[in-house]
Amino acid sequence: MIYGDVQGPEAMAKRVGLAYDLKQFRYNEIEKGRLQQLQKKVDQKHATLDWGIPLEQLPVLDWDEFATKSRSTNKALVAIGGVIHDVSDFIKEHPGGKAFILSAIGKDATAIFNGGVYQHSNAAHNLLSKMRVGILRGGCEVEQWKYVMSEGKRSLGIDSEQLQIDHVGNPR
Ligand code: HEM
Repeated sequence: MIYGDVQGPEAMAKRVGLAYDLKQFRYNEIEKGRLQQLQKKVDQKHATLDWGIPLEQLPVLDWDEFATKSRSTNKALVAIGGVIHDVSDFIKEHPGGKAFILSAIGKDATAIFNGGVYQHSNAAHNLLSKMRVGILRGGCEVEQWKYVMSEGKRSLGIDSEQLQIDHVGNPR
C-alpha cells in the first residue's frame, strides 16, 4: 500500500479479496474443463466394454408373465432390482454354490442378493448386468402383491386371502 492512499486499508482488502475471487473462479473453471476431459476418456473406455443389454432395449414383463415364464420355460430367471436375469449358464459357475442360486429362480432375489443372504461384490453386480433379459413392470414383486391384496384379486392361482408373504417378499 502506498502511504497516504486515500482509499485506505479496507479498499485494499477488498481488492485483494476480488483478486482472490478471480483466482478461485479461474481455478474452478480450469478444473471443470479438466474433469470434462477425464469424463470423455472414461466414457470412451466405457463404450469399449460389454455392460449387458441397455435397460431401455429390454422387454417389459408383468410379475405374472415373469412367474409363468420361469415355470414354463427351461430358463432360470431371477429378478433383482426390478430387472429379470437369465442365470441358466451361471448356475454351475456360481461361487456360492448351485443350491443358493437355484433357490432364487422365479423369485425376486433383490434382498437376498444385496445382503439378505450374501452381500455381493461390485464384480457380481457387473456379471449380473450381462444376464439381463427383461424389466419388471412396477419394479418388483412386493408392489405386485400389494396390488393383488388391495384389489382382493387372485393371482398366480393363489387365493389372496390365503396369501402369505415371507421375509423377502416371496409368496408362500
Ligand atoms: C442371481 C445371480 C447371482 C450372481 C451373478 C451371483 C454371483 C456371485 C459371485 C460373483 C460371488 C463371488 C463373491 C462376490 O463377488 O460377491 C458369489 C458368492 C456368493 N453368492 Fe452369489 N450370485 C447370485 C445369486 C445368489 C443368490 C440368489 C444367493 C443366495 C440365495 C447367493 C449366495 C452367495 C453366497 C452365499 C456367496 C458366497 C460364497 C462364499 O464366499 O463362500 N448368490 N455370488
